[in-house]
Amino acid sequence: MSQSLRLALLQMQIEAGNVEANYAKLESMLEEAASGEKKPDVILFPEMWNTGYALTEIERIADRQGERTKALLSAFAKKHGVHIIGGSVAELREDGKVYNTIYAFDREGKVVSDYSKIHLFRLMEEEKYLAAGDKPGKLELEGAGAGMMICYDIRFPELARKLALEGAKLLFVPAEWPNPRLHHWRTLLTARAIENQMFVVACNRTGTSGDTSFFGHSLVLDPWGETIAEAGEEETIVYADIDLSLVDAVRTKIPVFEDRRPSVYGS
Ligand SMILES: O=C(O)CCC(=O)C(=O)O
Repeated sequence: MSQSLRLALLQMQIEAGNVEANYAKLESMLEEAASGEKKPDVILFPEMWNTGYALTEIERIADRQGERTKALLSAFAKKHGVHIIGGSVAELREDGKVYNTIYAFDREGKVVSDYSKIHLFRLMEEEKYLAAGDKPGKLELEGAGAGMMICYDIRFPELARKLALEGAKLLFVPAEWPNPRLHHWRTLLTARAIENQMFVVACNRTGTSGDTSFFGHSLVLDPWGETIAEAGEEETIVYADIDLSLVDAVRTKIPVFEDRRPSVYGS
């Protein structure tokens, strides 16, 4: 039985530190995605879309308890009857720390899951300004298991494997993945799709921030690792139709999960 979903990935430019511009940009791209002819079932956007990597001022500009983000995205999801994997936002919690957090909403606008980035990227000094999450990101989407990881997390295959073992058939990945590592981006995402035999839906930002430029190339991969959709470098909305029943077909044809030998190499 087919289980079709139409995805929309908002590959947006983000202005570091300009929170108002980023909310305005997101709202206009959301409206465009939901009001066009290709009505999506799920919308995903990039990592830290509310603030960008304005890390030195992150405590001041992060969303307090995610209130503004949750109000906006919940109302939007409900109005348009669409699932939202809310990219990620800089979120200031009551413990005074800033987390890099995804909120996921169902078609009624309810927050059904959240995930805070586990692996902080030291090359961009994230560990100096952000606190790390400590639980994997999981949700149910139209009856299917799904996982969430953020950007640098995709370098850790054990996390994607854990999500797959716990039922994920698709993996959502918001990112701010910069030049020059397009080869790593494509290769790591493709490996996560092939080894776990699941869909990988990855939304990167585009544009520049100081000296850093971002290449976009948001990507939707099927459980064979084949590309269903891939953006260029421009700001755009990427649409992709997927059929989740392909996951079971691939796992039956090459039964990787039955052939695993965790007694030899651990989980
Ligand atoms: O791992 C990489 O090369 C990029 C990761 C990154 O930019 C991030 O996690 O923000």
